[in-house]
Parts: sequence; C-alpha cells; structure tokens
Amino acid sequence: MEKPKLLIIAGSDPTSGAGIQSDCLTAFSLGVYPMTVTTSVTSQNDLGVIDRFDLPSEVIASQLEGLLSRFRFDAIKIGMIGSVTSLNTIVECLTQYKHSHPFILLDPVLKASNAASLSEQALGKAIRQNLMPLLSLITPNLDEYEALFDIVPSEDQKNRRSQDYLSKQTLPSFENYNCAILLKGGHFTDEATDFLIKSQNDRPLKFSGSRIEAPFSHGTGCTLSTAICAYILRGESLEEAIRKAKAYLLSGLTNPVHLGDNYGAINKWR
Ligand SMILES: Nc1ncnc2c1ncn2[C@@H]1O[C@H](COP(=O)(O)OP(=O)(O)OP(=O)(O)O)[C@@H](O)[C@H]1O
Ligand SMILES: Cc1ncc(CO)c(N)n1
Repeated sequence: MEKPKLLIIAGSDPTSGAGIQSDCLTAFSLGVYPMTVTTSVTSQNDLGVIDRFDLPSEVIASQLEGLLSRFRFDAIKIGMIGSVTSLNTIVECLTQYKHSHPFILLDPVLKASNAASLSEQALGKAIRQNLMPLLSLITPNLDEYEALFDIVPSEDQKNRRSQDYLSKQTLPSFENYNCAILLKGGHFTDEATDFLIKSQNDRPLKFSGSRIEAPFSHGTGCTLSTAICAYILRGESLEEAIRKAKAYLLSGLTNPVHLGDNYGAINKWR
C-alpha cells in the first residue's frame, strides 16, 4: 500500500485536541501517513495550558536528521516551536536536507486562545527573519498576523475586526517573503472567513465561512493547517486544499467528541 507522507514538527498536547496528537489524527483520517518531530512537551487539560518544556536542540535535531536523512517528504507541517533556539535548529536541519521544493506550512502558535505560554516572546521576529524564507504558506490568526507583519490597524478596524478588515493599511509589505499568507478568520467578530494573500498585487482570495456555535474550538488552527497539507499531498491546488480543509474542519466542529464536563475535541472520524 502506498500512502503520501507528511512530516509534522510540533508540540505535544496530552489532550490530543491540538498539537502533534491532533495532527496525526487529522493526517490519518485524510489518508496521509504522519511522521513526527516533537519540539516541546506541554501539559494541558480542559482548563488550558499548565506547563511547557521545550526539548533541547540536540533532541530536536536528532529526530529531524533521523527522518530527513532516510525519507523524502513532499509536505512538511510546522506547528508549535516554543523557543528561538528550537526554531534555529529546525531552520538549520531543513536547509541542510531541503530537497526540491517540498510544500512547507507554518501554523504559528504565538497567540492562540489558550496559548499565552506556548512560545517565547521573541519567536515572532525569528519566524519572520529566519523561517519565512523556507515557507510556502503561513497561517496566522488575526493577532498573530498583526504581530508578525507589524500591522497597526486603525481604531475603527481594531474595534470592528470584521471580515472587511483587510485594506491597504492592513496588508503586509512583501519585500522579503515568497510565501503566501492565509489569514484565519476565527477571531473576526462576524463570519469565520479566511483570506489568502499571495502578493501585494493580487487581491486577497476570500474563503467564506459562516460562524457556527461551536461548543469546543480548541485545535481549530492545527486541524485546518494539517488538513491543508493532507489535501496538497493528495494533489489538490492550494486554493482547493484550503477550501476542502475548511469543509473538513467545519464538519468536525459541528459534531464534536465529548471528553469531559465542559470539554471536547474536533471530530476526526469520517
Ligand atoms: N466558530 C467557528 N465556526 C466556523 N469556523 C471557525 C470557527 N472558529 C474558527 N473557525 C475556523 O477555524 C480555522 C482556524 O481559525 P482560528 O482563527 O480559530 O485559528 P487559531 O486561533 O490559530 O486556532 P487555535 O484555537 O487552534 O489556536 C479558520 O478556518 C477559521 O475560519
Ligand atoms: C502543543 C500545542 N500546539 C498548538 C496549540 C494551539 O491550539 C496547543 N494548544 N498546543
């Protein structure tokens, strides 16, 4: 049996709602074989993040070198990185082993709803300077987008944060990057519409999504980004992969798995 392989570089979430465990479930349910490199071990439960233990550089490098020296990956998903040191280790290894143009996606974990403690302060700047040149797609949420690209919205835009948020003032300058940006709209106040920004000259492409009353939304970013990689591996174009990944996420949000009194996860069974 042949299956496409996805390399997942991310942190561990013991609840399996986000992080490596959730990424493996997503990949598996979409017919893709996951191989993983753990950057950080976190403790989390239904109340949020308790602790974060970034793995030493040599542990991350050893996992990466073990896989990259023996297997070829057409897509790589990077999630939680944790520290600038870990980021630089990842950049070094990927640069050393980069074969002809794999699709590399970064879902930055800087300002997630419960992720205040999931990254070092300086990580955003290091992503922009050191990792972005290797990426095909970056998928920030609204806060991460503003932090990563030094975007200062007007007071009006800040208050409304609605899907007509994007304007000349809120588009990044693309001088140094070749990668596309998917601005995720989960934190807009109206629709959950996402925008694909490819360059300053192309109009952002809109991926409309009605907001549903989701009782559990932990891990939406991880699920969407891994599903995009899976659909890319299955031969879809970037636009089609995003469309299908959003549909996959929405169906899992609508029918969640109940795991505790007030906690549940996005349904990955199909
Ligand atoms: N209530 C909702 N209804 C429909 N789609 C949603 C909802 N909330 C988030 N989404 C979608 O989920 C995806 C992830 O977006 P979001 O902005 O929540 O990412 P995030 O903040 O990185 O997620 P996480 O909570 O995992 O850190 C986007 O495609 C967004 O449109
Ligand atoms: C390990 C990990 N990665 C990502 C997120 C973001 O949801 C999380 N909570 N935990």
